[in-house]
Amino acid sequence: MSRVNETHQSIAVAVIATFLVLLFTTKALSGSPTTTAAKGNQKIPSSPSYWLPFLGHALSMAFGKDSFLAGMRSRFPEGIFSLKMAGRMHHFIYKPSLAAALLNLQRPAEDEQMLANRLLESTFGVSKKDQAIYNKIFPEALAQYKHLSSEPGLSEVTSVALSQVKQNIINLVTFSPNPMDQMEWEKLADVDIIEENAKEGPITQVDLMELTRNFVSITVIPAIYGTDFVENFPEIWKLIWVYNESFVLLATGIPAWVPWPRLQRGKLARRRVLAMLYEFEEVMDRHLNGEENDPKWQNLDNVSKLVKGRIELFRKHGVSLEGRAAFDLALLWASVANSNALIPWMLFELYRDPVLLEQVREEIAPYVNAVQPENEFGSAVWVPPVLEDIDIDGLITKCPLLKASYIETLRVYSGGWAMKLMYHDTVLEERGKGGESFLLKKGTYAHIPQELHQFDPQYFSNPTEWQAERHIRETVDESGKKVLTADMGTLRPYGGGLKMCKGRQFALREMLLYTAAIITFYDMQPPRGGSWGEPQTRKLVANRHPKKPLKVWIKRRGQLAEGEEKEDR
Ligand code: HEM
Repeated sequence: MSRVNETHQSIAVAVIATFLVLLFTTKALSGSPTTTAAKGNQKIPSSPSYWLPFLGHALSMAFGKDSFLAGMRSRFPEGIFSLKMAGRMHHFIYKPSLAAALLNLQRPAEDEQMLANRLLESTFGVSKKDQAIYNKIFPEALAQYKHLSSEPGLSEVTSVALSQVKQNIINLVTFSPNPMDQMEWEKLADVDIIEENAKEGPITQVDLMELTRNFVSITVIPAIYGTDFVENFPEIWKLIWVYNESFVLLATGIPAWVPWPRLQRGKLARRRVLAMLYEFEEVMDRHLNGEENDPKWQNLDNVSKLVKGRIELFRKHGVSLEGRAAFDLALLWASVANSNALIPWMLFELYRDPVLLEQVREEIAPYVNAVQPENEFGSAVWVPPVLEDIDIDGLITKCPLLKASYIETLRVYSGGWAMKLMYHDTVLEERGKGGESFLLKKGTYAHIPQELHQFDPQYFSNPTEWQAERHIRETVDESGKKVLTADMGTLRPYGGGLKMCKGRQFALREMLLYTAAIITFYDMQPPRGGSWGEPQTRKLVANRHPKKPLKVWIKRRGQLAEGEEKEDR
C-alpha cells in the first residue's frame, strides 16, 4: 500500500517538476525584450515573455484586456508590440503613424474581405453561397456607398433626417403619463413622470441612453430604409439592442449548442430581426417588379438610393432573399450601433458642464431656428415651439465647440478595433524623417485597438477626462482674422483604408444635428437634485455603454417668440 502511495507521490512530483521546468523554460525562451533587426532597417516588434506555452498571453488578454494592453503600451514606447496567443503572434499597434501605415496598406480587396467574410457569416448570418457572390461583386457593392458618403446622396439622407427631427423633436418627451400617448422611444426609456404641473413646466425621469438611441434610430432610419420600415417594425429596436449585446460572442463563432444565455438571446433576436428584413426584401421585390403590396407598404418610394441600389445589384447577381436580409442586418446595425450610442454620451457630457453647455448653445444659436408660435388660446393651452430649420453646414464649419465635443465624445466613448491577417510578410513603414519600419511576418495578425491611442497620456493629458477644449485650434484666416477650429488630429475612430466607415460623413452630421436640437429644446439634470457623478462603463462592441441606467430629469426649454431677437432672451 505504502509503495503505491510512494509511486503516486513520485509521479506527482515528476509532473509538477516537468510543469515548472516547462513554465520557466517558456518564460526564459519566449519574448524578445528589445526590437531586433531583421532585414536592412526593418525591425521585428518587441514581445514580452510569457509563462504558459501555446496559450502565451491569451489569459492576460482574456482577464485584464484593457489594463493589460495599457501596461504594454507603457512598456513598449515604439508604438507597436507583439503578444503570443494560442500559438499565433498578434501585433498591437497604437502609434498613429504606424496605425496609418497598416490601415493604408495596398492589399488586394480579397485579402481585406477575408476576415470580414467570417463576420458576415458568424454575426450577420450570410451563407457561404451568398458570400461568394458578394466577393465577386465587392467593388460594385462598395461603389453603392456613394449614395451615403458623397453628394448628392449625403445631402439627401441628411435632409430626411433633418425633416424627421423637425417633426419629432417636440415629442422627444411628451410628458404624458398615459403610455397610449407616449412615443415609441419613450416606451423604451422607462419614463416616469415626476411633476406634471410644475410651474416651470412638466418634468420626467428617463433613461438617457435608451431614450436617445431609440429616438435617433426611429427618426434616422427613414433616411435609409424609408418611413414604412420604422412604422411597420416598431419592435425591431429592442431586438437590435439585444442582438448588439451578443455581437462579440456571435463573432467568435461559438457553436449554437453552447448554452450561453446571452448568446442564445442574441441568436433569437437575430432570427426575429432577419424575419422582418426578409419581409422587407420581399415587399421591395414586389415594389421593384411593379406588383401590388399590402397597403401598409405604400411608401416604398422613399427608401434611400443606397438601399435600392444594393437590392438591384443583389437581385441582378442572384443573392438569395435570406442573403439580402442578412446584408440588411449588417447595414442596419452599422447605421445605429455606433452614433446612436454616442449621442447620449455627448449630451451627458454637455449637460453636466453647464458653462460649456451655455457656450455651445450660444455658438449654435445662429444656425438653429427654433421659435415659439404666438399663443392665441391663453395660458391654459400649451402651444408647442417649432424647429423651423437647422443649418447643418453652419454647425460643422462655424461651431468649433460643438465639433470639439463630438470629437472628444468619440475619443472617450468609442473604441473601434481594426484587425488584419498578414497573408504575406509585410513591412509597415512609418512616414517621415526618422520613421521606422517593422516587419510583420506571414500568418501573424495585426490589431489597432483605437482606445490604446485614444487614452495615451503621451497624446492626451488626463486621458480619462472628457475635455472638449483640447481639440480646439486657433488659426488665422486669409483676412488675418483669428478663427477657432476643431479637428480629429491623430484620432481615427472611423478606421481607414478600404474598410473605413462608409457612414462617417453622415455620422458627423447626425451627431451634431441631434445634439444641437436636443440641447436647444430641453434641459436635463440628475434626478432629485443629485450630482452627475462618474458613470461606470463597459465596452459593448465598439462603444462604451453605461453599467447602470443613465437616469436624468428632463424638462422643456422655452423658445423665443416669433420676431423676438435672440439677444432679448
Ligand atoms: C460615430 C459613429 C460611427 C463610428 C465610430 C463608426 C465606425 C466604423 C468603423 C471603425 C468601421 C470599419 C469596420 C471594419 O474595420 O470593418 C465602420 C464600418 C461601416 N460603417 Fe460606420 N461608424 C459610425 C457610424 C456609421 C453610420 C451612421 C453609418 C451608416 C449610416 C455607418 C456605416 C458603416 C458601414 C456601412 C460600414 C461597413 C463598411 C464595409 O463593409 O466595408 N457607420 N464604421
